[in-house]
Amino acid sequence: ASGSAVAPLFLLWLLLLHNVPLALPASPLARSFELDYEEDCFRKDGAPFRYISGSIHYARVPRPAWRDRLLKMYMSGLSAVQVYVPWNYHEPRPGVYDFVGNRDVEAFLDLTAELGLLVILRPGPYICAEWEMGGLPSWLLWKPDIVLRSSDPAYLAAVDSWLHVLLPKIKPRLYQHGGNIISVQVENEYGSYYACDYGYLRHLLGSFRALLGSEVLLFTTDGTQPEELHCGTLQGLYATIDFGPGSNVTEAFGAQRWVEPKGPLVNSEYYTGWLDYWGEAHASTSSVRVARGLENMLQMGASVNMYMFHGGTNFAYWSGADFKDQYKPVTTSYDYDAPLSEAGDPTEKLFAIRTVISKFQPLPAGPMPSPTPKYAYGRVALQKHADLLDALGVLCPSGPIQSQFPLTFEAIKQAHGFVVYRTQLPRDVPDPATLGAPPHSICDRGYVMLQKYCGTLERDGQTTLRVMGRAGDTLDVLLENMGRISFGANISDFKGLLGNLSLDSSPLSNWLIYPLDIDTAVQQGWPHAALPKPSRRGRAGPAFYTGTFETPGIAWDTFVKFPGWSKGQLWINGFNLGRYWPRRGPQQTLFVPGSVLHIGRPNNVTVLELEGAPSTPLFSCPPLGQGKRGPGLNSFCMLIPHLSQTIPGFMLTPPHTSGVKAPLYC
Ligand SMILES: CCCCNC(=S)N1C[C@H](O)[C@@H](O)[C@@H](O)[C@H]1CO
Repeated sequence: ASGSAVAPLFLLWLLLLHNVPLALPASPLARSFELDYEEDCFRKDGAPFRYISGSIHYARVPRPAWRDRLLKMYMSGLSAVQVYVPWNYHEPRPGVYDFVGNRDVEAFLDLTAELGLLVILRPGPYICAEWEMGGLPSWLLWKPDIVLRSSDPAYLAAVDSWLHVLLPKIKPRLYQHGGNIISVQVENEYGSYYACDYGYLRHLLGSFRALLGSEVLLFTTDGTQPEELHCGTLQGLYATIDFGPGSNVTEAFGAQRWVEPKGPLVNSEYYTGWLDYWGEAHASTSSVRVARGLENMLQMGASVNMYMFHGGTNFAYWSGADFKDQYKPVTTSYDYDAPLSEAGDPTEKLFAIRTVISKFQPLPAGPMPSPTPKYAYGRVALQKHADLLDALGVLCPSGPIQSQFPLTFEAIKQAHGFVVYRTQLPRDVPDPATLGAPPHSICDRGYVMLQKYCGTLERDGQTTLRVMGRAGDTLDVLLENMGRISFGANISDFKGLLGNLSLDSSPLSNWLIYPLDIDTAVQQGWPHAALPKPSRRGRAGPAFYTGTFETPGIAWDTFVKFPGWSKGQLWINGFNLGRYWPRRGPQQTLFVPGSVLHIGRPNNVTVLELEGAPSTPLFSCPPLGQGKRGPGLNSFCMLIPHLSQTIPGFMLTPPHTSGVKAPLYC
């Protein structure tokens, strides 16, 4: 029987005769991931399956660090990762798409597959995640009356256009097609949104089925309140829930059973920590509580995704906001008190979770990768380069827009960052007069200059200033967008001067409006490549500072501290590291991934300080502790040391200029 077709069959017969298990790889044709309503479980290739998953957002981690973070998640014992796709990260203008570099979602997904992780994908189109506008592109608001997250035809047209670009990238990576994506979420906590529009959910279900096929498991996620499950669930989408360690697990899953009497128990977002807002204490959740709740759920046989397992950073302008009685912008750090710190370092919370997981399934062999090395590059001296108002030619090359009254960011098609609104005083103001804005019309912060920096108008905060001047004096307001609301009914969060500024109740008119493109200028080498402009405004008010530093042959991660600085934006080598606001806190440092640093050539530091650079260092982080996170205002200083050594990062030191008193009025 040698050399004939009989031999393989003979061999197979022999193996089966001796009960040798045949672990034949399931061909893409036979691969399946489905719900079992009899046994109340998932089935993967026909076998009962429960996932233990963690959330990571590729948009919050530089691509060079993706492998490090995913490997640490795999070594923690996770079988899957949960991934949002932020629509606005990939479609910056209608019909303009960006999937390269840090935005290469396919490369990220392929890396998860390479590392043996399954994926639970959440492509939205709305995601929340405390991400700018919950992931929706702000250009949707170019149609001011659009009804987001609804059957509004204008909204659905943009959604379908986006899904027709994204989902074909996903389909070949579905588990049933040989990939590692086991399930796909439709929308996000739709039951928490006022619209409660089943037609919208049905439209999305139809689009997802048309573009992904009939096999993929589609699901929804909602809170456990009846009204949330009432409006967020739909026949044809498996309903899952989200809750944190403070909830009663039995009661919470009882809520899921209200909608899904049969099928697997699933907590799609088990909160390992929480987000931070500027001006509020750093949120933290005890490892013991997180581990205990996880163990309870795993003992019930539930599938669990931990939100977040690695939070990362809201680089550039990507942080979102919340609205609870007032506007609450989210910090640049999305550390989330997560098992992997913002810098990607394993914490004691990770090891506590890993211990729980080991009770239910074997951990991968081998050690947990160590924290990434960090380096203190020392103090960086900065020189004032120019007042922002003296750089409008570079920052707004197309020139200003003329308008009788102020226009919103959306009306002039500015998505993020900053816009200057300029007018002239219509009359002499020999005695202090009130410059004021209608309630909620400053979106979000207005830095007022009248010859010099007068002060800051703030959304849901200070909306008046006392000013003096002469007719014809130039009045400038630099408007900063601090991030669009990402959750709830107020996500149509228009930015800019939404109402008229008035002088003693007389509206100011005849405005020049300058949309600023600072990032393009900085990425093209400004201001380092330009000669400094002598300042006429001292050290208060919006101005650019520059400095350089060398790395000692390595480019390790670090953190930047801002001793005495107020609020602003930081770029290194053209990479926008995000907003700093040590004066408000709780975050006191900015994470700097080593991948943005140069070796063997100067690293260019560019700072836009909005309110006032220090004349001398007014602040320095307390001595860094070892391995613990400290609650309270300075906790972000304490985030650094999940390491054995104390690595404080480098300091930004100001030029030494004479101090000036802030004026009582301009
Ligand atoms: C202040 C957040 C209110 C709503 N968001 C909630 S509950 N969450 C659920 C939401 O699905 C997720 O994207 C995150 O936004 C998470 C909070 O981190």
